[in-house]
Amino acid sequence: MGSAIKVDGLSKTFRKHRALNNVSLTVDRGEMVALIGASGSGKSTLIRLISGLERGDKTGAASQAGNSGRIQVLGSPVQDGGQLNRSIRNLRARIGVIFQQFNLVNRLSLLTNVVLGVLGRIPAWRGTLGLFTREEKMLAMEALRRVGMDQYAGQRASTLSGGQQQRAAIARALMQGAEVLLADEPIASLDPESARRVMENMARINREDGITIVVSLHQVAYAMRYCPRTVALRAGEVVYDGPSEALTPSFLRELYGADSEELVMDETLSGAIHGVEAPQQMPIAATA
Ligand SMILES: Nc1ncnc2c1ncn2[C@@H]1O[C@H](COP(=O)(O)OP(=O)(O)OP(=O)(O)O)[C@@H](O)[C@H]1O
Repeated sequence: MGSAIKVDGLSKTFRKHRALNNVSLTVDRGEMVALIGASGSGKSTLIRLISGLERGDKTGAASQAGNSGRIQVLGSPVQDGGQLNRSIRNLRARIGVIFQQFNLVNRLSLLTNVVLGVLGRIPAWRGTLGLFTREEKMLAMEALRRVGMDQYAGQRASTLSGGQQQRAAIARALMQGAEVLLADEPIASLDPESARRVMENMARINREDGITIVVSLHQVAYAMRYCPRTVALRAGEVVYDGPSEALTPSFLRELYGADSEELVMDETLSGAIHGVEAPQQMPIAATA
C-alpha cells in the first residue's frame, strides 16, 4: 500500500541553531502517530516541513552521508535537499493541516469555513466568488455533523470556543478530502474535556475514513490514550519511535531528564482524559 509519509535524513537550521538533525521517519497509511517532545524540541518545525510550508536545509555533495533531506507524502515528493517540489500544490490538496489556533476565518460562518475546504478541488474563479454548489454545502454540513458541530453551522467562527473551532477545522479537513492530517498541538490551549473531544474526533476519522494522522502533543497521556505509536523528539533528534504504551514516567525521565515533567500530566488531568463519557440520557430508573 506504500507509506503515507517518508522523511529521510532531514535537517533544519535556523541561523546557527539546528532545530532538526538528520530526522528519518516512516508513517504507514492509516496510522495515527503522536509526536511528542518538550518545548523547542522541533515538533512544529517537522510538521511545517512535512506539509511543505517550509524548506529543509540544502543538501549537496559536501553534506554528511545519509542527510538527503527528502520528504515524500503519499508517494509524491514534497521536498528534496531543501528544494520544494514544483507540483506541491496538487499534493497539498491531499494534506490537511491543523494548527494550535487561528484555523478558521473569524467573520465567516462555520459552514462557510468548512466548505472552503473544497477550494483545492474546484476552479479558482468559483472559490473567489464564493460560489459553492448545493451539494458542496451539504457535504460541509455532513462533515460538521460528523464532528458534532452541525447545530452551529450558521454561527460566526469567532463566537465558538477553542475546542469547537478545532472540531470545525477537522470537519474542513474532511471536506477537503485530506488523506493525511498533520495537526500541530491542536489541543495545547484547550481544557481537558474539550481536548478529549478533539482527540476523539481525530481518532474517529482515522478509524472510519483511514486518514493518516500525525499529531504533535505536549502531554504524553493523550498520546498514550489515542495514538498507538509515538515518535519522541529531543533537541531535534528522534530519541524514541515505538508503542506509546512504553512511555511510562520513568522511561520519559530516561529520555528527557528533568524536562520530562513538562510532558507528564498531573492526576486530575489524566482523570479527565480517561473519564467515563457523560450519559446521553438519564437512566430510566432515575426519570421514572
Ligand atoms: N522561524 C524560526 N526562526 C528561528 N528559530 C526558530 C524558528 N522556528 C523555530 N525555531 C527554533 O527551532 C527550535 C524548534 O522549534 P519548534 O517550534 O519546532 O519546537 P516545538 O517542539 O514545536 O516547540 P513548542 O512546543 O514550543 O512549539 C526551537 O529552538 C526554536 O526556537
